[in-house]
Amino acid sequence: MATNGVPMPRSPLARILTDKKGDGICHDDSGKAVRAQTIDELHSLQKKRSAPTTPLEGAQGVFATLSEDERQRQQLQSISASLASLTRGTGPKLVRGDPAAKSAQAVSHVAHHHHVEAPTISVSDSSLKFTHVLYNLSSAELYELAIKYEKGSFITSSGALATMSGAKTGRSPRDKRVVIDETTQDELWWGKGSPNIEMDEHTFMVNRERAVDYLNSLDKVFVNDQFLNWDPQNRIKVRIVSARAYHSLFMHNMCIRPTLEELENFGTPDFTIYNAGQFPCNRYTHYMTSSTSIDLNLARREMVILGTQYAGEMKKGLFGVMHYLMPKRQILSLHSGCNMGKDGDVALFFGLSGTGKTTLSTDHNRFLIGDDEHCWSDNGVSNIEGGCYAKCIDLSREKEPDIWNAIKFGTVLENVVFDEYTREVDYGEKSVTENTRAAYPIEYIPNAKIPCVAPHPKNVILLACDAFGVLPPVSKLSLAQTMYHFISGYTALVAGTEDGIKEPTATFSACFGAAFIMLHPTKYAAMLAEKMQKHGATGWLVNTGWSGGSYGTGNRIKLAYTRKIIDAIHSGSLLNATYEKTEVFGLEIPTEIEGVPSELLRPENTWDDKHAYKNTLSKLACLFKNNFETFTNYKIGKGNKLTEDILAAGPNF
Ligand SMILES: Nc1ncnc2c1ncn2[C@@H]1O[C@H](COP(=O)(O)OP(=O)(O)O)[C@@H](O)[C@H]1O
Ligand SMILES: C=C(OP(=O)(O)O)C(=O)O
Ligand SMILES: [Ca+2]
Ligand SMILES: [Mn+2]
Repeated sequence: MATNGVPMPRSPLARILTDKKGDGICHDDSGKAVRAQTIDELHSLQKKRSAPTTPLEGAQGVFATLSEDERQRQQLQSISASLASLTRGTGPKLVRGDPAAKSAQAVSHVAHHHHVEAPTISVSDSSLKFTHVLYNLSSAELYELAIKYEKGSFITSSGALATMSGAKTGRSPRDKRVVIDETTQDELWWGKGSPNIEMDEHTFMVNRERAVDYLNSLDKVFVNDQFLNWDPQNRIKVRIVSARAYHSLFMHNMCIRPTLEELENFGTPDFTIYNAGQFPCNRYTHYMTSSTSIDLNLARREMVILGTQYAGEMKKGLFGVMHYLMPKRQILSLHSGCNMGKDGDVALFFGLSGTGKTTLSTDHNRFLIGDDEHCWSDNGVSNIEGGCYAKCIDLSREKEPDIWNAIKFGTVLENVVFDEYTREVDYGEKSVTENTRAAYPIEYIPNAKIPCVAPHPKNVILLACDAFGVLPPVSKLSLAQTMYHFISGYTALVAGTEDGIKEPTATFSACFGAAFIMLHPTKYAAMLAEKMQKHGATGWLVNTGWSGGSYGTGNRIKLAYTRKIIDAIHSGSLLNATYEKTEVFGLEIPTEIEGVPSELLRPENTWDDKHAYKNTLSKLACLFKNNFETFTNYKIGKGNKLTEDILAAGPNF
């Protein structure tokens, strides 16, 4: 109430006791005050310092021998050597971390102390700038950098990182070059049918310099130090230098992730990739026929990528290297998936792109060893990689739940289309490419077996997606037939991974991976025959393609039926089924399989037009025969017996 316009002083409020030992109404749970002088300092508390960890073995490492400073110095020195311009004789000035990060002072401090001066012959501006190294970052860090710097990076509703690979959405096998020198000239497979198109050492160095200069011109480069091959005795150390968070996360997922301890003792890599994919090669350079070049130099243990950002190029490039290194150690490298039953029975799944290696090796009732690249040594099978690379076109939760569920935080999703608002992916959409892909660490598949090694295979399944619709859904093969079909490496796809192939066509690709093998196909075939014989493995040919007519008339065999067929192979029940022999190809086909309509097992039953069936069958047989012509002069294995048997195991007409 006011008197004479003067406000009355308010009566003082009674004091509330906040003593913890008080009445308990108002107890203090805020704990100790945060120790920070400024907001920046407060925010700096958000991030706890730790080295990269692997999800596979937990975070406990032994930090012993080297101080953190010394370790970082050695790392930068090694990376600087990797990125050295060989014409100027210097490596770049390197610092760690994101150039946009606040801690610029701390960074230049590191740089002054840790940059190793190399003798500079001629000085150019490029030697005056710093390049920031982002070394073995975590998935979360790579997400942040992708979203910050790379157009086309988004988080999808399931938490995956959607990204675009640019103009190239598949591999470019015609742009692959291999350095020919005194050693490789004799060792490698050159000429007709070979994937190895030659280039000389000098041209390689020109492209290498182009890639290294491009990478050094950037503010930041990504460096991944990782492993290939789960067989500890034959593990290869790889370094991937790249310009995009997308590429770094892709390789983080696809190669084996080192533990803290392993990273500390990483040392010098056995092989290095320089991925300057955003930058084209120079078409005036000798041997270059386009602005894309993927160059392999086995003597230098290096690969250079120019003019393509398709990440699969790195994974398959390293696979080529393994196809060279492993056979030298009497180990067979395989373009196959692999899984293992609860009783330890192992199956390999060979096949060209899109035939079902990833889909069928990912089997909810079996342990996944790997989906694409393996080694078969005297100790059994080992996966080369640490991740899977699944096709996503028409992916459905019902048909492929394990792959569907793997597309979550950490997974790279290439070239998919999604809803602008909900960020839900439309897996049916092909407007960017038919070759949409997901790359995820193998442990995202719940029944993956870690470490990814397994005993000797019991079944060797050759997958063909026959768009002609004449191959039976399943046939049991003799050893000679297995070799014949392995060397042929047939499929007929409707749309492909390899750039430019969009029409249904028959493809023959020796060893189901001619694009990756380095030696003559008969070398791998002889090793496979020897191993299958020694370990008593059975060969099977499974058509995951068409039935009831060719592409356009018939339909693709239902995945559910193919799974039933594969189940019968795994269980051993198919080995004891009743068989009949087909005409022309002479394939042994079962008359019955549980859960599969019997008429499906005999292709001619499913065709309305029997005449068309016979014609198509003859046509395919001719294609097989023509393709095999190039191999008739080669001997496989020791005696002549196997070679003769293999030649007789093809179609007869
Ligand atoms: N009967 C079938 N068997 C296997 N895959 C099938 C079948 N029908 C359709 N598909 C589809 O074919 C594709 C096979 O691709 P994928 O497993 O990635 O091949 P690869 O790993 O050999 O390149 C998948 O998209 C899968 O859903
Ligand atoms: C990545 C590839 O593998 P696949 O299609 O066999 O899964 C490829 O061939 O480019
Ligand atoms: Ca492939
Ligand atoms: Mn695959």
